[in-house]
Amino acid sequence: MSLLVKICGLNTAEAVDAALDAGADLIGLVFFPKSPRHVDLQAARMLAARARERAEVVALTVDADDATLGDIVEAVHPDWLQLHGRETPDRVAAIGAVHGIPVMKAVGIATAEDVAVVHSYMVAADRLLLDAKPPPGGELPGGNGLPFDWRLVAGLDLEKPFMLSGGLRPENVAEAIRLVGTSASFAGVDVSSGVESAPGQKDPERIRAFVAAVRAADAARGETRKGRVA
Ligand SMILES: O=C(O)c1ccccc1NCC(=O)[C@H](O)[C@H](O)COP(=O)(O)O
Repeated sequence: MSLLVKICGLNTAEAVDAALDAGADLIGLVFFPKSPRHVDLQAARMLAARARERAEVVALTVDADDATLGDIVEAVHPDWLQLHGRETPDRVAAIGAVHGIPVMKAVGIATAEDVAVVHSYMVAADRLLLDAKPPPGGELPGGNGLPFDWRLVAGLDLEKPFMLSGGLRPENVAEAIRLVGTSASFAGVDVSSGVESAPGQKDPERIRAFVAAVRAADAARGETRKGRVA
């Protein structure tokens, strides 16, 4: 299975088109008013319609209540809900049950203890997003352009698929993929700041370069996997 590429924080039609044309598998829409990538329901509906049939649409929220999630689901019809706050495993399970949409839970990783936390979401979440933790006092729970030590999740094999995120860029994503490795549950990579020219402004050239770098690194990873089987 090829690694998936998610381009997150798309807020214009041009940015969505750039991600789709580059071959992104998922696009992320951020519903968090403090973010430079925040989209309102009207803009999100338009952007999601543009992506439909070409990529999966991920609606990202932070500790949203059911009414807010319901409004997003009704207006945008996302394929995924990404939960990027302090949602507990019970809350993640309840959101999945109430809204009937697969849920991707983001978990911030800075230490081996954080990797242990990931296991507590294995029943409730459909997919995990392993991201860097925000800087102390930071306003945004994600989208900070900061990597974590990828060696903490090298070779990680989970019962649910996981995506890698945090500070990825066209220049470093191949190294991240090489380090995290060939585990079957490593499903893809996610990027936001690393394909921007300024906070909230996606750069089509960097989006293309990112997707191309992932595809090349994934092909090399496929060769490594074959070599291990042979
Ligand atoms: O991107 C945001 O502004 C954002 C705001 C609030 C919560 C999460 C947010 N982004 C989460 C993402 O999915 C990012 O793609 C992920 O954290 C990686 O970001 P980056 O390190 O900037 O590539």
